[in-house]
Amino acid sequence: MALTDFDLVLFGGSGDLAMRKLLPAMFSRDVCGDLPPTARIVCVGRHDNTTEEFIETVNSTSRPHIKNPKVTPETWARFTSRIVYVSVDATDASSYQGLAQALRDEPGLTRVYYLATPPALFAQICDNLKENGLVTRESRVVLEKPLGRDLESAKQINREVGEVFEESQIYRIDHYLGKETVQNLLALRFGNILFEPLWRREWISDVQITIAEKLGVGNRIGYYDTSGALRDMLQNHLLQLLCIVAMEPPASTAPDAVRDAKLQVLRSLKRFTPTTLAQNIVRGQYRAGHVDGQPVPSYRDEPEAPQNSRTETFVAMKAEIDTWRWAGVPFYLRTGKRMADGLAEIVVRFKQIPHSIFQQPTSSFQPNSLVIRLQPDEGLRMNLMAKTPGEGMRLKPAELELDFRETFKTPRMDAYERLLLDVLRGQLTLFMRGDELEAAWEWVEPILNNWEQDDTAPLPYTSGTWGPAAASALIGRDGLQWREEALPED
Ligand SMILES: NC(=O)C1=CN([C@@H]2O[C@H](COP(=O)(O)OP(=O)(O)OC[C@H]3O[C@@H](n4cnc5c(N)ncnc54)[C@H](OP(=O)(O)O)[C@@H]3O)[C@@H](O)[C@H]2O)C=CC1
Ligand SMILES: O=C1O[C@H](COP(=O)(O)O)[C@@H](O)[C@H](O)[C@H]1O
Repeated sequence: MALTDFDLVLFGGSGDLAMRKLLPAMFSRDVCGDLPPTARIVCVGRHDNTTEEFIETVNSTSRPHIKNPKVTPETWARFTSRIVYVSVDATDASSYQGLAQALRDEPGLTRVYYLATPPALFAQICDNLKENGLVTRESRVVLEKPLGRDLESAKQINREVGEVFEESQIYRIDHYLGKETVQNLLALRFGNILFEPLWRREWISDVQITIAEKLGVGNRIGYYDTSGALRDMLQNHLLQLLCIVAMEPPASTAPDAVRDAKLQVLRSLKRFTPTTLAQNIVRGQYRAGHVDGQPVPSYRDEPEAPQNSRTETFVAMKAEIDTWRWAGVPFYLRTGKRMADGLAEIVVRFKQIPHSIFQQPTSSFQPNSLVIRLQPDEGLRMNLMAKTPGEGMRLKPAELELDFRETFKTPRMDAYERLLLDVLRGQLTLFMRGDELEAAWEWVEPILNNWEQDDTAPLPYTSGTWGPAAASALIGRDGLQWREEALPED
C-alpha cells in the first residue's frame, strides 16, 4: 500500500535513538522508493540550530550507522532534503510556535509525532501539542520505551496520553514485534495446518525463549541501573514473544483481534507469590570476564555504575499459563547482557515418543523441537529423528532448516523500518494496546516489589558465560536443559 504524504515529527530528533535507528530506517525506506516525494521529517531538539547545521550533525552522527549499500551522495542528499530542524523546549508551551509554523496543514496529509524522549516528557508534549492546536483527528503519536517502570507509571502514561489522543491514534513501540521472524511465527502458526493441532499441552513439553546479548550496558548506565533486565527486556520483549507463541488463533490480523488474543495470554499468566518467585526466578549481574576473547569489566566497574549496584543484568524464570491449552507446560524465559553469545530464539520442544518400535530405547530418541531464530541468522529449524544411511535401522537426530535469507532473497527490513512504515500507514497490529501494557506490568509487579524488599544481591556471573549456574539448575530441576547446554560438543 503506497504511503500518503506525511510530516513525521521526531521529538528527540537530535538524540541517540534518532541518529542510530530512526533516521537510518527512514533513509532505507526512502531509497526503496516508499516515501512520497514531498514527505518530510521534522526533527525537534532544544538546541538553537538551523536546519543546515542540524543536517551537518546528521551527516556526521547518523550516516555512519547506515548499512544500506545504496547510500550515495545523491540518495543521501535527497534524503537530507526532507529534514527540517525545529528548536522546541518540550516543557514550554510557548516554544511550540516554531513547530506549528513548520508543519503543513493540508487535507489528507498524515502527521505523526514520534516521542523518542525520556517518558517523563510524554504528558507535557501531548498537552502542549494540544494547547497549540497541533493535534488533529488524523494525527498519530508513537511512544518509545520505557513505557513506565511499574503498573502505576504505565497507567499514568496511558491516562495522560489518552487525554489528548484516542487509543486508535497511539502506537506503543516494542521493536521486537517488528522483527521479521516474529511475523514469520504468525505465518508458521496460522498459515500452516501442521502445527495448530500439536500446539498445546498434549504434545508440547516446554518452551524456551532466550534473548542473549554480548553487549554490556554501554553508555546507558543512567537509565539501565534504574531499570534492570526485568524492566528493560522481560516485561516487554520477552512477554510479547511469549504472547505470540501462546495466543489463541485470532480471527484475523486486525489490530484488536491480535491484541485481544495477546491480552488473554498476559491475563492468564500464573501470578508469582513470594515462595514461587524465589523458586522460579534467578537474577544475576555480570562480573569481569571475556566476550569474544576480549576482556570486559564487571557491571559495577562500568563508567558511572554505582559500586554497590544491585541491578540485575540477567534474569531467567519459569512461567506458566493457566489455560486449558497450556496448563502444566513450563515457559522458560531468559535474557542477559554480556552473555556467551548474542542471539534471540524460541525453542518449542515436543514430547517424547510413547514407545520405541526400533532396537534402541525410547530414551535415545531426541524429542522433536522447533527452533525459531530471530537473530542473528533468521530462520526455522525442525529437529527430527531420521534413519542413518546404510544397513540396519539406526535413528539419529537430523534437522530440517529454513534459512530466511537463503530462501527469500529479497532484502530484509530492519524492525524500525517496518514499524515506522506501519505507523505511517496507520496499521496498529504490531503495536501494544494500553490494556496489554498494563497487564504485562501487573504480572511483573509482584516480582519488582519482592526484589525491592529483598536485600540480597543478584547472583554474580562471569561475562562471556550463559549466566549464573542457578539458571541451569532452574530448568535442570524439571529434568531439562537450556538448548545450548543440550547441544553436542563441537
Ligand atoms: N538509544 C536507544 O537505543 C534507545 C532509546 N530508547 C528510549 O528513547 C528515548 C530517547 O533515547 P535516546 O535517544 O537514547 O536519548 P538521548 O539522551 O540521546 O536523547 C534525548 C532526546 O530528547 C531530547 N529532549 C530531552 N529533553 C527535551 C526537552 N525538554 N525538549 C525537547 N527535547 C528534549 C533531546 O534533545 P536535545 O538534547 O537536543 O535538546 C534528545 O534529542 C529514551 O526514553 C530511551 O529510553 C528506547 C530504545 C532504544
Ligand atoms: O530494548 C532494548 O533492546 C536492546 C536489544 O535489542 P536488539 O534488537 O539489539 O536485540 C537492548 O540492548 C536494550 O538494553 C533494550 O533497551
